[in-house]
Amino acid sequence: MVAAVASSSVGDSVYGEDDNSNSLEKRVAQLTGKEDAMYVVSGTMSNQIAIRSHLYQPPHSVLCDYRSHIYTAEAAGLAILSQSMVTPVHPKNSVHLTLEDVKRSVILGEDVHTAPTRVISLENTLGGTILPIEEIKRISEFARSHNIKMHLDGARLWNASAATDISLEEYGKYFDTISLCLSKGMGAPVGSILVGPKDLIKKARWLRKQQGGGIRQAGWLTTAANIAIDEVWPTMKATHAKAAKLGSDLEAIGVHFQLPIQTNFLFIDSAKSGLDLAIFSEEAKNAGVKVWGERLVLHHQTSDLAIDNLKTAISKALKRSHASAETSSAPTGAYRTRMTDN
Ligand SMILES: Cc1ncc(COP(=O)(O)O)c(C=O)c1O
Ligand SMILES: C[C@H](O)[C@H](N)C(=O)O
Repeated sequence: MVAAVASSSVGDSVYGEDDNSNSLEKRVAQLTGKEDAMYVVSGTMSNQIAIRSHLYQPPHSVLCDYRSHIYTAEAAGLAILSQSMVTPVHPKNSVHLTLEDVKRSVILGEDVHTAPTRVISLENTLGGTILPIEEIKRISEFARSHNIKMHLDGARLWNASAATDISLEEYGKYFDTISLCLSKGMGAPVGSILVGPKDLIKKARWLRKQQGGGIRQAGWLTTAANIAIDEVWPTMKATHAKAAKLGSDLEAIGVHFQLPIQTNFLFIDSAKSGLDLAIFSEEAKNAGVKVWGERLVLHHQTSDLAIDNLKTAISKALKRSHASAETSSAPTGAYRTRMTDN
């Protein structure tokens, strides 16, 4: 990736003159079956511009899962940039939203007391769990029958596709816009890509420039992103298998999890496991493993040694936690490190 960057195109991508950037955008638009695409420096910018591009005159609202990144970790962007209310929905099954959850909370009609739902924003994967395509289809059909736009925060949609063998194009059928991260588990140093209809992406480019997101020589970044799609995406199945194996090994020593392990995330249930997170964090540090509260994330460069060190750290932490009186509460962190209410 680094070597390839050295021979990147150096056109001005604000004026659409950078070959590498244009080819990345064209490629991801084709992969998702959308008319156009726009490279942006972050998933937050991608989500916020997507939703702002869908919205016009307030009062309006966005319906999403209460754990969604757009609601919990984008610094109130929906309220500030889109003047939008949010309807955060708690899935009854504690894992993923269903059409019944949506119908329970969606705001329809023109009652002057309300902020009608104009966008339903889903997240796949969310906390590493996969949103079932059947549910996506049901929610999308409902949304479209009520002229509500569908956005997908697909920061980790690459993982969902790798785990289900469902193509990005198939997922794309049910959304008006999708934001996909090229950083994170895809391993590119920077960036995300927003896909959608031509006219919406044209508006999105305008908002990107307005927010100072226009990038001059973006070729270096988009070359790395293209390589991430070529070389890292195909490794995700192996990473998921490592996460599943780690999960069963940890269950064997008494660790419980908040959510099913379906891709590269493991969310420990520290209370149920009797794991003191302060002790765990200390043991993980001693073992040279980076963890964040109850959340464990694997990627294509997570070595077997790192996994062994993590298991040693958890085993030691469990023993010390069970021996000590109090267990500390889970750290709150910027993003929900607890994915369930209980
Ligand atoms: C689901 C999800 N969406 C969006 C984002 C935002 O991406 P970025 O950090 O690049 O702004 C993140 C985290 O980074 C995320 O986990
Ligand atoms: C929370 C932070 O923004 C990042 N999305 C993460 O999942 O770590």
